[in-house]
Parts: sequence; C-alpha cells; structure tokens
Amino acid sequence: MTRSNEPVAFEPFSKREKRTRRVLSVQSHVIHGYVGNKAATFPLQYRGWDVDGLNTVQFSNHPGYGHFTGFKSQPSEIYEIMQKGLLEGLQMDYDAVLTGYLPSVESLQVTAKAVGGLCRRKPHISWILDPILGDNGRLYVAEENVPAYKQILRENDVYVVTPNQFEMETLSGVKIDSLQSLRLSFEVFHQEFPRVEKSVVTSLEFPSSANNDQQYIYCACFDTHPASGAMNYFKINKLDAQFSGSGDLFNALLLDFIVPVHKQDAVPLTTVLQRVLLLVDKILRRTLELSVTKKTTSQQSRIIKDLKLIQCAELLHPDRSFDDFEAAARIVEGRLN
Ligand SMILES: Nc1ncnc2c1ncn2[C@@H]1O[C@H](COP(=O)(O)OP(=O)(O)O)[C@@H](O)[C@H]1O
Ligand SMILES: Cc1ncc(COP(=O)(O)O)c(C=O)c1O
Repeated sequence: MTRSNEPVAFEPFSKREKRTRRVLSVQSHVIHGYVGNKAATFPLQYRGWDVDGLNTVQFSNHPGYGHFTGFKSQPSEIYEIMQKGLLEGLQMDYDAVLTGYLPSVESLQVTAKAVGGLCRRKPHISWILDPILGDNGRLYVAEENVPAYKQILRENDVYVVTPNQFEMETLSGVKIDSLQSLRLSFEVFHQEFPRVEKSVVTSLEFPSSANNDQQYIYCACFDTHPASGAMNYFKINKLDAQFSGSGDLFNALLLDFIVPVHKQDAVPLTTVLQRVLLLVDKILRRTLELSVTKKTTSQQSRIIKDLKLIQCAELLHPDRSFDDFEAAARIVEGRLN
C-alpha cells in the first residue's frame, strides 16, 4: 500500500494525450480557506480541468468562523461577466457548468438565465446544480430562493442536482426520515421536475437506533437516464467532526467523475458516487488527522473550519487507483426498487 509520506510516481500530464476539459464554476470565493470555488478549483485543475471560476461573493473567510469581511457580487456584475464577457465576448465553450452559492434571488435568476440559455444552445454541456437553500432543518438563504429554484428546475435541462436532505425535503415537499420516504422524495422530485436527469442527495441522517455509538451518513441517487426506477444508496461511517467545504469538494469530484474526457468512458452514476465517496472519505480523514492533535481533543476542535486540500494532493492525483483505498470496506451499498 502507498503510504501518505512516500513519494508516488505518476505519469506527467503532458504524456497522457488527453483533452483538457473546461468548466465554468459559479460559486463563492474565500481569501482564506477552502469552501465554494476555493474547494473546487484545486481538485479540478489537478485532475485535468481548465477552471473558469466566477466568484459570487468574495469573503475573507467563510461565515463559520463567526466573523468575516468582504462583499457580494451584484446580479448585474455576474450577468455581465458571464453573458457578455464569457459567452458572447469570448464565445466560450464548456464541457460543464457548476453552480453553487448565489447571494441573492436576483443573482440566482440571472445565473440560471445565462446558464440555461447556454445549455439550450449547446446540449452537450452538463449543468451540475447545487440548490443551496439551507441545512439541518433551516433555510440560510432568502425564502424567495425556494420558488426561484423550483422554477429553474422546471424550465431547464439540468444534468445533475445535488441537494442535501433538507434541500430535497424543501424541493420535493416530502419529509425524509427513512429510506422509504427518501425513495418517495426522488419520485415526487422527478415528477415535478422531469427535465432534471439525475439527482444525488449528498448527505442524510436518520434517527439512529439505540445502543449504537456509530453514526452513519447516507448518500443516495436516482437516475432517469438510463431509468431503472430504483434508488441506490450508500451508507458511510460518520466521522466525529463537522467539516466546512465537504459539500463543495463533493460536487467538484462528482463533476470530474461524471463528465469524462471521452464520452465512451462514461460510468454509471452509482460508480461515480462510489468513487466520490471514497475520495471524500480519504480527504476528510486526513484533514481530521492533521487538524486534531492529542493536545486539542475538545469537541470545539472537532469543528474543522478548513479542509487540508493541499496536503491531500497525492490522493487527488488522477492516476491514483482506488485499489488501495481501504475505505471501500467502510462504505455499504444498497438499492431500493
Ligand atoms: N462528519 C462526516 N463524516 C463522514 N463523512 C462526511 C462528514 N461530513 C461530510 N461528509 C462527506 O461529505 C459529503 C458531503 O456532505 P456535506 O458536507 O454534509 O454536504 P452537503 O451539506 O452539501 O450535503 C457526504 O456525502 C459525506 O461523504
Ligand atoms: C459562502 C459559503 N460557501 C460555501 C460553504 C461550504 O458549504 P459546505 O460545507 O456545504 O460545502 C460555506 C460554508 O460555510 C459558505 O459559507
């Protein structure tokens, strides 16, 4: 097995004769730390993508620190840069567009207008949309973003949506407290939004059974193309820590695995998720190892503000095989028809 502190020999990028994929990533930017575009850019670039990062906010650090400074981009600025600058001016072509945190309903609407129009003109572009609304039972954006997202999902060809449990409940109207209700939420969601091709609920927790200290996180998906009618899910051992940026890292890796260099190399959504979850698990474990020392074992120290992405570079290398990821054993896969 490759140890983290041993040098690893990889093929130089130049020798691989691969096409460089291009993504427009519309997300938040922090000067310090790794959330939004800062969490997505390095992994994507390192894995062979040209990343055009459009920053929807520029903050000193993410709000989880308790204090931050910075500013939000205006809707007109976002639209000008995207529509006038990139799409009309440079006539940019992309393999994918990733949309994440948008600071107001107007910025959400102008982004959707530009990206939706682009995807209609160029149907080969994969739109990965994270419908950022909130978490743990509460909204952290304005209430009006809910009907705005619903309208966007109804009117546009979105390739993959990546809500969390609360966002899926909000968009589908189904309370999710079991695998059966999760299955129902997918069904209702795709009836309501038939133009969305694939959906992934990135993290879910169900009430745990008594006398069981190990907590689990679930991740589940539903694919309408090809349509199996089934829900696939993964059960992951939960780490005793809270991470910022893990959802943004998840989306970036999902994008990388689901939009291959060559179409013929496409793999099923379940295989994509297995890879994403293995890699995220590896990165979160190393982040935890490097963040929590023996001297700092308090609960407070288990709130991990920043992913250790740079220290995980060799885990992210595209030539790295998944064979030595002993983490595989910790991820249980299931299916509900
Ligand atoms: N405490 C944790 N233990 C293990 N895995 C985690 C933990 N927190 C996040 N993850 C991983 O990160 C992924 C994204 O989850 P999360 O950060 O909750 O994002 P989101 O809120 O966007 O769903 C999960 O699917 C899981 O693989
Ligand atoms: C502006 C902004 N974007 C993104 C994130 C990261 O969200 P997640 O932890 O779900 O990846 C945060 C988290 O604090 C944030 O404040």
